[in-house]
Amino acid sequence: MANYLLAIDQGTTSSRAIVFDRQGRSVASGQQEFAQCFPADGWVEHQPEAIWESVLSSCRQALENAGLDAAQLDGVGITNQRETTLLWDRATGETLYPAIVWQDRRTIEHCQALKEAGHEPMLQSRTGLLLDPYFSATKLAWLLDNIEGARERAEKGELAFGTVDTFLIWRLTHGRVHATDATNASRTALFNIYHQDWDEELLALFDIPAALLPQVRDSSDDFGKVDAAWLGAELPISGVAGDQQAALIGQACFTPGMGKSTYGTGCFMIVNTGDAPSLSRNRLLTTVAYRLNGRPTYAMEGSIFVAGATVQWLRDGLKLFANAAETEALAAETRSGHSVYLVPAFTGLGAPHWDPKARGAILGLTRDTGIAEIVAAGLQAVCYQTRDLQACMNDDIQATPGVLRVDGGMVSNNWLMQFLADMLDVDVDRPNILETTALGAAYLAGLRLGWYRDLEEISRLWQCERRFTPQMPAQERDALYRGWREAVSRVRTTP
Ligand SMILES: Nc1ncnc2c1ncn2[C@@H]1O[C@H](COP(=O)(O)OP(=O)(O)O)[C@@H](O)[C@H]1O
Ligand SMILES: O=P(O)(O)OC[C@H](O)CO
Repeated sequence: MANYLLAIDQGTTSSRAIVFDRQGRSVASGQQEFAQCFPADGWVEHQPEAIWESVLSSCRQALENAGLDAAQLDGVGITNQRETTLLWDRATGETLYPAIVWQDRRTIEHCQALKEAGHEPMLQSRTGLLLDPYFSATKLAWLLDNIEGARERAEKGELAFGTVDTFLIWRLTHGRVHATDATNASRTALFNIYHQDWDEELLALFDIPAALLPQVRDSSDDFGKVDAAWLGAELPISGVAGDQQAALIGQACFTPGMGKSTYGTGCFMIVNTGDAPSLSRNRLLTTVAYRLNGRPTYAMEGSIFVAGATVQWLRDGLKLFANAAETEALAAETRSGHSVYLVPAFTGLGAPHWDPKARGAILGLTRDTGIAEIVAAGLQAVCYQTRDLQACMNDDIQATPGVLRVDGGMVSNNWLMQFLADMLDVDVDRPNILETTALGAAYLAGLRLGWYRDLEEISRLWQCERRFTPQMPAQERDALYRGWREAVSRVRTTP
């Protein structure tokens, strides 16, 4: 038995591949960015071939940097940007259209019409989700309605649908396996999270032929073998999960009430809720955290569409600084108690507002507002939004984490982490390994391959690098947060 696994992390802006050892240490990695396409207002697409090539080249890079041949690996785990929707020809493997990305808003009207027809409660009670363009169902319906002949060919069984995991599995196995895992399926709005199967009524609601759908497997399972043509040796694909669920696993949040928040381009807070799904009264999402040995574990999720993307906008749009890391020193320069709020509703507001038409704003400007205050407001917005989610989770499950585990590119910012601890009034733990998403995929593959006996063994590998403890007086915290809520109410288009 070898001592290494390859984890593929196919993200929204880049693909990464990391070689992990049995202790969950990253041995070497490869990464490749690819183009984002914005063909119309609110549309976001990826070229499927760009996704595929970036995955292959990052895997090859990782192996080369590790000085390993594929034959020296035990297997592969896959984690991926979720909801992003692809459609391809089963005979040729050619895609019929670019991937419609999770951020794409082209199906707002479709969602609105279904909402007005009263379908949201039924959808929520089966999928744990809401009627929003975010999820795959209306994206797939759009493809079937807008590509000539697609619906007819889909009905004849000639086409295959997949989220990015399924597309990669199909390609890596040369079309031998058409499968997804329960976490990815749970983001399509077509999957019944109680029955753990595709839901016929939902398929009828969105007019999706069942012949398109992949088989749903456990997150730690047999997903076929990577063909030797790709990496030089045949390798089993043994673990698959959507990237936010994979991060929950990489952060070893295995007991109810444990949670993590990932601060990358967007922010995703997920709390483990155990083996029974609880539905949110506050428009949060219920989702499959992982499914092992046929048994699903559920989670509650708050999704914020814009987190690090604000930092990118401040850097590239407003040109306030050259490097994201500079935001830490800039924010530290602000006078305390400044009252600038930046509401980053660039593409609408996600949880808990789900207001796709809201747009961003900077409020509370005074004559002495400078770059530092605007930058700080951009960082603080991420913390205020996390507090919005925390408040909803407290109400929904009375089990929000007493300690929040964090990861993602933004968490290297100490000022931000301190403000987060202050705003949430909980300890914020930053782990040693920040590549928790890829690590989660490696753990899932490792479980299947017998590297780990159980989740308990994996939890023992988690290590804290630094804990941020709340220091802000309660009165200051509450006053700041009141200001945020007021700012949000100014940009909302729905009550
Ligand atoms: N020191 C920092 N302070 C604040 N934001 C940062 C810092 N470093 C990186 N970022 C932001 O983090 C994001 C990158 O995080 P990453 O987890 O790589 O994102 P993704 O996986 O979504 O592409 C970018 O939006 C970047 O602007
Ligand atoms: O690729 P990321 O890290 O931006 O994650 C995207 C999420 O999976 C969308 O639901």
